[in-house]
Amino acid sequence: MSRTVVELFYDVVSPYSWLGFEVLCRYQHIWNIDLRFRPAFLGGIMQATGNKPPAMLPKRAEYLRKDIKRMAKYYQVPVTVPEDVFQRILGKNTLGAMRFITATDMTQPKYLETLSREFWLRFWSQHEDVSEVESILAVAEKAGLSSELTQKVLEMISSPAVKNRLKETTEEAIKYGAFGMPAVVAHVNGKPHLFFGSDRLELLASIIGEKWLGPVPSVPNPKM
Ligand SMILES: N[C@@H](CCC(=O)N[C@@H](CS)C(=O)NCC(=O)O)C(=O)O
Repeated sequence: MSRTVVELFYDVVSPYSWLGFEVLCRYQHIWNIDLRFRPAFLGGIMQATGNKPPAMLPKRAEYLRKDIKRMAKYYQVPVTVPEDVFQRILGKNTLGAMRFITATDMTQPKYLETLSREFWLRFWSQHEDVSEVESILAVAEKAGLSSELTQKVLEMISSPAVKNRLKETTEEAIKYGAFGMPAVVAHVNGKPHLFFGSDRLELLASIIGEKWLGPVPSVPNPKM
């Protein structure tokens, strides 16, 4: 049976995208899916759809802090939430990081998974900057990119090819109906199905005819 294509549109500014990313990374070895990472720009999606970061509503910000903390524990992803988290995020821009990830995808896609995870670890676990060049270099090194590759990718990030690719991916997510992230698109019988949120993967499983084994599935033992 051919594998179901599942696209994950994400931005490393989004903690919920990290949760969804890790769960799908686990399931890509269990479900009959072809998981495709689609680095995109959340700021562009917000702007195009007229949406706003949910934490701009103070009561929701208060809730989100607790929600992310509980989800991190339940999903076993080391997202941690500092007190000033949303002021910090609202003033930060991940465009450079997302261009770096995009350029890596265009050059050496095998690093995409590790590189994205390292950006999230730095931003959402260690609460360190990801917008300065030195920060991006530190992340690239952690992800195992050679200094030659890092240099090459850095030189690419201001090129029209990379800017356009990130823009096109963002537009594609919007075309599927995305208004936030993570945006997960499953292609079933030639039809795209959009899911919003790391908390909709159980529903995704049901639509693609796979079994949901919770956010931390153990790989089934083939001998049993
Ligand atoms: N319930 C969702 C929440 C996802 C979420 O709030 N994502 C943020 C970015 S981190 C977003 O894009 N929100 C847009 C919105 O809520 O309209 C989940 O568990 O993943």
